[in-house]
Amino acid sequence: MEMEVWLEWYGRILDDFGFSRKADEESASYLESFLREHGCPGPESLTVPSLDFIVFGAGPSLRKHVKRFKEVRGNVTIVAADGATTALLEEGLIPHIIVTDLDGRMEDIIEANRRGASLVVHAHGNNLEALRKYLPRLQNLIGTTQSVPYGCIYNFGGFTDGDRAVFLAEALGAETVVLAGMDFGEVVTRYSRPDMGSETGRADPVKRLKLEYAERLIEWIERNGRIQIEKW
Ligand SMILES: Nc1ncnc2c1ncn2[C@@H]1O[C@H](COP(=O)(O)OP(=O)(O)OP(=O)(O)O)[C@@H](O)[C@H]1O
Ligand SMILES: Nc1nc2c(c(=O)[nH]1)N=C(CO)CN2
Ligand SMILES: [Mg+2]
Repeated sequence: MEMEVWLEWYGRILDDFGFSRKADEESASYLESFLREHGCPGPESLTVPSLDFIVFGAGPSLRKHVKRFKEVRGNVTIVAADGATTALLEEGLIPHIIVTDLDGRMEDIIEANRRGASLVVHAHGNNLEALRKYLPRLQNLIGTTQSVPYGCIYNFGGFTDGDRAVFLAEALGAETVVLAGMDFGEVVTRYSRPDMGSETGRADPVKRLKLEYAERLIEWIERNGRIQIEKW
């Protein structure tokens, strides 16, 4: 997605959610400085074994789709959106790439990272504390911002971890992208809300709006992007 087009979406997101651009940029600056001190890694450092991708989101169909994937497999680049990492680990799979703003089940994300998954860590106004806490425990990562990219942080387009994973796939040259566990709608799972206590629950109004944006951004890339999207 061209930066001017993304920045129009971003302006609407700031208005709709009441997020602070300044806070987003402070967080991005923290991540940028960290990465600058650690070799300024770019997208070429990510593991991409195939131009056929699968993106796992944390919706209610996630477990079923992880099991379905295990039956077909093949040579595919596996991308987990944040909390979806846990469901892959539960089935003995390590994603090649995890797209995260560091609010999934962090012990699982750290474990997958230790076992070879590369991370695409997103900075925004509500995760500066998580960046401070977890960056020292992570390796093999690149950084993203939802504001204007510069220096060692990138912006491939997209908002939530799931739709950003699809924009990342396009930027990495993907030809096909399967969407798994990407239900959107009004139901969240324990993968998305690690502290929820039950398997599923109703999304709160903010989460519902995030999922609406995620769905609309994926519709946008289906219409305007190069990748072929298959929805499971
Ligand atoms: N029903 C759903 N519930 C949760 N996530 C979903 C759902 N459908 C699709 N997804 C995708 O799965 C991704 C991973 O979920 P997760 O809740 O861990 O992400 P998130 O972007 O950090 O959201 P939040 O900001 O609410 O924590 C989401 O970003 C979203 O794009
Ligand atoms: N400022 C801010 N930005 C975000 C947030 C969030 O909660 N606050 N959540 C996101 C993932 O869904 C993506 N971007
Ligand atoms: Mg997240």
